[in-house]
Amino acid sequence: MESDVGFESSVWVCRKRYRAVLTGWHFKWTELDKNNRDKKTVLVPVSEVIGVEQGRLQILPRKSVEDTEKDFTVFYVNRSTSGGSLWQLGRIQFTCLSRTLRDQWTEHLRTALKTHGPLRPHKLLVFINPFGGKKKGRQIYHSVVAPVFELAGISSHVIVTERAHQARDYLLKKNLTGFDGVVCVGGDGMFSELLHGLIGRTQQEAGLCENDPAVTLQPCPLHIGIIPAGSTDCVCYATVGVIDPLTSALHIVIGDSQPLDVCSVHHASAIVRYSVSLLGYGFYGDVLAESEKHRWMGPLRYDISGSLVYLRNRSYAAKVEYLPADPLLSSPRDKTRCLSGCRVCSRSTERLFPNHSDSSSLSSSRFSQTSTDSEGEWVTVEGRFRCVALTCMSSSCARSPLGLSPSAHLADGTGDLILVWDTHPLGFLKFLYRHTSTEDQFDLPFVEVHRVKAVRFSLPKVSEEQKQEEFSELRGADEVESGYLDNGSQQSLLQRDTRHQETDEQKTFLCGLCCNKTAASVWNCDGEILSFKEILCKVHAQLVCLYARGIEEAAIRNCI
Ligand SMILES: CCCCCCCCCCCCC/C=C/[C@@H](O)[C@H](COP(=O)(O)O)NC(=O)CCCCCCCCCCCCCCC
Ligand SMILES: Nc1ncnc2c1ncn2[C@@H]1O[C@H](COP(=O)(O)OP(=O)(O)O)[C@@H](O)[C@H]1O
Ligand SMILES: [Ca+2]
Repeated sequence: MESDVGFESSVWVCRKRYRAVLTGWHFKWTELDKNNRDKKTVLVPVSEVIGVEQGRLQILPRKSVEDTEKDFTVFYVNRSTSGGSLWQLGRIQFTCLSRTLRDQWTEHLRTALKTHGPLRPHKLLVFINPFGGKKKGRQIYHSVVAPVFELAGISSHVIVTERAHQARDYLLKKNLTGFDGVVCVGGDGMFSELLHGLIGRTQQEAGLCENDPAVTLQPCPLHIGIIPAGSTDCVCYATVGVIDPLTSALHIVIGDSQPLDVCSVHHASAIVRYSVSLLGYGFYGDVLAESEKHRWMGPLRYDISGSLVYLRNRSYAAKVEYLPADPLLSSPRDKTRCLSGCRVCSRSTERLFPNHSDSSSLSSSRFSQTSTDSEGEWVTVEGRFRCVALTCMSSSCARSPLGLSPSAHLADGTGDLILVWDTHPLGFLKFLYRHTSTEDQFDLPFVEVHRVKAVRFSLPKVSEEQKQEEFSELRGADEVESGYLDNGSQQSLLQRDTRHQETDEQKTFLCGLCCNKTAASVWNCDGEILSFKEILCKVHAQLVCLYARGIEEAAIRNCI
């Protein structure tokens, strides 16, 4: 029956009678008892309906089709009964009284999907890294993701990468007309390729210079989807709340939208890289450098390398300057969490982009960031650190379910700077261990955390006498490690070359490899080693947008 508000009729599911109702925003079906009284109702927002097909259809784990006359099948997002952020593909098969009624139902539902899913992608560019994580990228895509995309009517152009940086280069150079978004099947490294390709392409087209940290960069018009198939999968975990290819595919299909802050990393007036999850020096840099030697181990390489590096018990001298964010807006120790619909992020959107009406979408309209923020005062700290880390978001992952900075925000235009001063080995172990539980890793006397807009990092100057003294010590010692020496130069990100830079900095670094007092570490930038130590980092608010919605606090059940 058609009504002012929608469409409804009696339908049958497994010979039981139901009343199905489609209103403006919801599709619901209620089981009726013999006396026509309502029993259980299942309510699904139209925005979470994945597809509607005539007949009886199943797509997962295998496709089967039965072309019956009076039936139609509806697929929808079904939140897992075990709670959390895990989504499943719900499926319900209805039988109508007539074929005409069945046709009306499919037509009405499909029209509703078009009306309530303006951000649903129609055409996607998909990059699969066949070597990421446990090397299951291809299989995950074809068995889980492709059937869901097909059901939702999404056409996808799939590229299985043959080399590192292929996806980045494609996005920088090739024609992207017609694509609504780009998807990677892989880990954080693969996501980083899309990030660099899309940011670079967008700035090129806008005529903006990426090298200048003061430039307000243009947000990317294409959304990024991540199908997790890597080792850490931190960006996926922190924006979706779970590492599950089907959940991520469903977020992509319904066109969810989650803006993300991005940090640009500069050295000597040139852009070096962008980072979203972990820009870490000291422990995190050493773990990455060590883990590169054990790539064959897969995801386990980080745990083995973490233990080895922990046992080396190193600390590093550094000077860190930071530009604090407004402490009245939020704090990294306020015990809040950035969840779906986060108020801190929404308020930041209103403050940073006052002319923008729809905070959920970057792609629907290009808008510019206001730079009314006064710069504020830089703060300087200097000393020896176990590690220095900057993250634009919580960076939660399976290893650390609340993340590096549990109260960090995905889209507030700030990052959290974590300074772990030199301490005894057990103290540092306590700090690391607290990442695995709900205990506060910042509640330790040798740990500081600051919410910041920018960070400058430099190595304290080492005097000639000090170097000489340490080289003399070296001749007697046998402590040289060569693992860090093959870092390529990253003068310009877009024209990457692999020459070594012969600078004072490198001499200090070479000296640092040998001697404990002046030892230098390396920067881990989202899983990539940087060739430079002295860097300037600036957080750019909401530079990219993911097909995600942030972590849902509690599972919102469909049943009422
Ligand atoms: C004692 C247990 C200690 C657990 C410490 C957990 C700290 C976890 C912080 C995780 C932050 C993750 C940020 C994400 C970074 C990724 O972008 C990036 C690239 O990922 P991809 O390879 O998937 O592309 N991943 C990484 O750089 C990996 C970082 C690994 C962090 C350190 C892990 C340490 C684990 C073990 C320490 C053991 C000490 C034991 C002493 C006896
Ligand atoms: N075909 C390929 N061969 C080799 N390396 C690749 C290929 N495709 C992508 N890469 C690179 O592999 C790195 C790791 O990939 P990623 O998918 O993040 O897996 P993991 O999480 O296991 O590190 C990325 O930095 C990416 O540039
Ligand atoms: Ca942030």
